[in-house]
Amino acid sequence: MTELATKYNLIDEKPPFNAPLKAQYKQGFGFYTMRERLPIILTQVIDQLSKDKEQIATNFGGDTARDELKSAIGEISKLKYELQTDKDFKPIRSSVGDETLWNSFIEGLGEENSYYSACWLYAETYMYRRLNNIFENTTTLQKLDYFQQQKHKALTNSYDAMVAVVRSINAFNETNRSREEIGEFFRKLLKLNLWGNRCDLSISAGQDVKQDGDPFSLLDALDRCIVSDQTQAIWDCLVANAAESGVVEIINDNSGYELFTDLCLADFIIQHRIASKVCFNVKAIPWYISDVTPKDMQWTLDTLADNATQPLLAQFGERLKRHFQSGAFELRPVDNFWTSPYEFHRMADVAPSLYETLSHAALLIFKGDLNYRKLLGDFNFPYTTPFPDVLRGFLPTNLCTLRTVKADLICGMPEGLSEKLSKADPSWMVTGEYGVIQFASK
Ligand SMILES: O=P(O)(O)OC[C@H]1O[C@](O)(CO)[C@@H](O)[C@@H]1O
Repeated sequence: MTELATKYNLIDEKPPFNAPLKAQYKQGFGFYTMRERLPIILTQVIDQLSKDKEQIATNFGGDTARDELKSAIGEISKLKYELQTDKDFKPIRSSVGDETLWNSFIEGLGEENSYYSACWLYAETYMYRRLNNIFENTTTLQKLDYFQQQKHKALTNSYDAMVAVVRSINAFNETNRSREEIGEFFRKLLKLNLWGNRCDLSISAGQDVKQDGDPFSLLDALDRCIVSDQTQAIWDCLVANAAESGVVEIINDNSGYELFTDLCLADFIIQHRIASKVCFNVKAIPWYISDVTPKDMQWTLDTLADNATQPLLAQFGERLKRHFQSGAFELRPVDNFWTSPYEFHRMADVAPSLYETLSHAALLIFKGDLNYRKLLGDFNFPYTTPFPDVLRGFLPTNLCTLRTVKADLICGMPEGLSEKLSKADPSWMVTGEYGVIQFASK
């Protein structure tokens, strides 16, 4: 460790406030991620691909696919070595369309262009981009999703909980409801959606995740874990802005149970005319293990709708498909900005047309920890800094975030609370036990 410390300029301290997070700070979660979690994730990809080699060869083009898979596995090992030895970032060599964006970003990093010296967000994001770049440069494996099996299990492992959720939603929908009742149920669904973000495969380094029990019945007990809660403001915003012809844009995070909760929220918004349309923004490539791609969305809808053993899920899946057919739901064309390293406050300059599209919505819902890190730009603001202040001008329209706390940065906390939580559990910011629901109005 001493050799590592001198070689990579490690600093045996917590990441300082008012500076970007970096893996260089040994007492930060960025260091642990770079040192432990990411190498494990890459090793698991190698193991899975080696195990599935024959199946992949059969599905993707026989001998050529087998040979390309073998060299891809070698490339992943090299990537792991580069990560573990803090090598400088290399350019992305691709022709999928985002290489110029990426390479000008890397050039702009100057000296701080390696895994431990760069901002943690840049380094972790770069690793996932390089991983997919390996497959883009093959002739047969460009469409291979090396995280697919884990994502599928994250849905199929949670059927019991999903049935319980659909049962409660259907029971609510059966009776005529007042606006107050609808508002109250909507706020519950927001919280259900927040806790769905606990089921993230990258925090568990790819180990299976699932939701058990009846998630609605757990909500009240979990309220004490929401350390900043602006649920009411989100409802008020929708009532004031969305009903007539308003659009809600969900910036999705994980597949599996979390995506199911996104779809529940979106379905409720349409069923009760809270807004007239819900759009989904997903990732162009396999990302942070469990993030939704267009293929995952389609697979989720089909898997729900074709479920022969759970009629409630099948009916729900059919209903979701009808929302897509009627135009009440829309899957946005994938935008490479979501898999770029850029913080959101740079979106207006770097991806002006995406910014413009988002600005027409009544509300943006940013899901999960990575989106939260991008909202804050992986900058270690003092924890009581108000949420609107950390956005550095990024406010295309009203926006909110539903995030379980899985990284050592946060904002909008009441005075004294972080100190109290740290005393009880010094690692409270990286367990996913706590959550925030935060809102900023245009
Ligand atoms: O799926 P989510 O909620 O974005 O979580 C993934 C994030 O959480 C972490 O696992 C921990 O911060 C990061 O690696 C990543 O930013």
